[in-house]
Amino acid sequence: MTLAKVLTIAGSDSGGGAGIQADLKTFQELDTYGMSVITAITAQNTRGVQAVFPVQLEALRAQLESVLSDIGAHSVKTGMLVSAEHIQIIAELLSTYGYNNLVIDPVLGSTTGSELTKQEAIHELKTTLWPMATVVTPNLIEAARILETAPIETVQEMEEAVYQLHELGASNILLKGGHLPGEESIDLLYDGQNLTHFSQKRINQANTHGTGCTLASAIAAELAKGADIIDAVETAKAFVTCAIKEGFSIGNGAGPVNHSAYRRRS
Ligand SMILES: Nc1ncnc2c1ncn2[C@@H]1O[C@H](COP(=O)(O)OP(=O)(O)O)[C@@H](O)[C@H]1O
Ligand SMILES: Cc1ncc(COP(=O)(O)OP(=O)(O)O)c(N)n1
Repeated sequence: MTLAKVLTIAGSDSGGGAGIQADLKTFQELDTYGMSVITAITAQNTRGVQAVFPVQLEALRAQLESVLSDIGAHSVKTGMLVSAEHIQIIAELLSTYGYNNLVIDPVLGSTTGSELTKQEAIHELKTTLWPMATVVTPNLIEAARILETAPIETVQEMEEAVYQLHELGASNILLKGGHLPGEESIDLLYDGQNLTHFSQKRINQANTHGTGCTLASAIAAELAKGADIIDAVETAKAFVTCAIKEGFSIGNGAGPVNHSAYRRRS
């Protein structure tokens, strides 16, 4: 038996709820073979991010070369990218070795407010990596920062934002509405022609650490298995919805989503 290969390029979350750890759990749950290139080590728990240690550029390059020169990937997913220099190396090596599907979760900070990708790296992200993407999955805070606009506070403003984000060159934008108050959690997918609404009744859950990483990784896994973008997002939404429903409390702050919930769905 052979498995579709999926690579995450992201930061390590010592608490296990987000970053590399969430990505690999998601890949495994969706029957794909997960690989990881680590951009930074974070000391992190349910209360927040206590420290960030970016990996040296040489270490990033070596990891990428090892994986891409030998194993390759059906999908690549990126998360925390740290700096403009890290982004340049990732773009260079993906271009050199080639890639199939690229899912960019433009992680700029944690929900607890820590910076995970430097402000000055946003320009590099937008100009170098973004146009290479099959899909980019910003949340509302990331979208406003990338577009340098006021906070996005309505579904109509989400629609305007998704059109503008698409102009940066990715094939698809999935704008996530998890941070918009309301009965429904609404995400918008735009492919340059069609706008698709993914609406899910909001789950009353405090333990949602890792939702964004999990959603993007599930999309990458489904694309790697050959799904089209709409089907990949549909499955990823089902996966993250199950995971949020079974989010659980560990430690003293916001706990993680449960990556094994989808396999137990009825
Ligand atoms: N309380 C919730 N109930 C249902 N879906 C949610 C909830 N919170 C987030 N989501 C979904 O989880 C995914 C991640 O969204 P979001 O929280 O906006 O991103 P991030 O984790 O990057 O901040 C989206 O598909 C969003 O609709
Ligand atoms: C190492 C690392 N990467 C990404 C995140 C952000 O996780 P995400 O799932 O986007 O969102 P929150 O859990 O912060 O809501 C992180 N915290 N650490």
